[in-house]
Amino acid sequence: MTGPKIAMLGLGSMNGAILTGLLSSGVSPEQVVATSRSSESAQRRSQHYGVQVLAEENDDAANRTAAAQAEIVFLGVKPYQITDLCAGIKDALKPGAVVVSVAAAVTLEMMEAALAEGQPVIRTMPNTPLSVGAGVVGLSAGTHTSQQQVELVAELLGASGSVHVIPEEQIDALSAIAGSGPAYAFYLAEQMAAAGAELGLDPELAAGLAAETIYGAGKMLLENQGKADAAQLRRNVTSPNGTTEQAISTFDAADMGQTIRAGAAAAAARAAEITGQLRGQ
Ligand SMILES: NC(=O)c1ccc[n+]([C@@H]2O[C@H](COP(=O)([O-])OP(=O)(O)OC[C@H]3O[C@@H](n4cnc5c(N)ncnc54)[C@H](O)[C@@H]3O)[C@@H](O)[C@H]2O)c1
Ligand code: PRO
Repeated sequence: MTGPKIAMLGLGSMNGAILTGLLSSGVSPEQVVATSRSSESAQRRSQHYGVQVLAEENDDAANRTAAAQAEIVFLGVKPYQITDLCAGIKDALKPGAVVVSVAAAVTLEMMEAALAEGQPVIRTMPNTPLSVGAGVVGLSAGTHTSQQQVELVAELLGASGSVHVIPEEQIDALSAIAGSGPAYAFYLAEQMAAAGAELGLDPELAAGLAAETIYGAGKMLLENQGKADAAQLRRNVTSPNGTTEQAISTFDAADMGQTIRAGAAAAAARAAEITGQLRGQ
């Protein structure tokens, strides 16, 4: 085993996507110990990822046992479970281990208060495309986290996507665009596939066309950065008096742009609301 030992507490969708990215970027399975709630899911995930997965159902101390071994501890449970998990592993953690939360809405202050004084903490907002090497991560460091620890975590996650170190006040906004954003793109893909099927295409072909088109458009957006923005690339597809113009006019008439902005604003507002609830407000 080379590299730091990594614990992944709560191996669900998000920690699973991070783990897939880590393993494909060269982290060895021996470096990782994970936990899950049920023994059935622990067994299934252990087989899937090829890492050790301890089940909390079998052993109350599973999270503590995993955390005690690690230099980096990812917390991948639901927001309302994070501070209880912090309190549960508090005495087991190595003093220099860095605790990395992936949870929406849970602040650095909340985690620091639930952990031992001086424990390094990082709050992230990742997205699931980390699993295919094309993720986005927002990252904010806590009071006791060294620059070296920020760089270590950023380097690990950066092997499967882009990492943006931002002030914590901006995490909800980043979450509304990049954390939730894959769901917006999948929603668009669902509607494009349904439209293709309604227009007479085989549904499987229509779904494939939607996926390939969104992938191609995303690749063009990235490869044209600094040269042509999204609006320009859209105009390049939209011939005057042509077919695309009819589609875009229909979207504009329904104020789809405003709907998308309102959706993202609602996601950010919900994060702030959960933070308030967790503070007991
Ligand atoms: N899914 C996403 O796209 C996404 C993106 C960014 C952030 N997040 C954040 O990730 C966190 C997890 O979300 P998710 O979508 O992966 O949910 P999930 O339900 O898929 O994963 C949570 C996992 O934690 C396990 N778990 C629950 N209690 C446990 C315990 N006490 N000990 C060990 N494991 C336990 C569950 O069995 C489950 O596998 C949330 O806080 C969410 O805000 C999710
Ligand atoms: N998924 C989590 C949620 O929906 C956080 C961002 C993406 O709450």
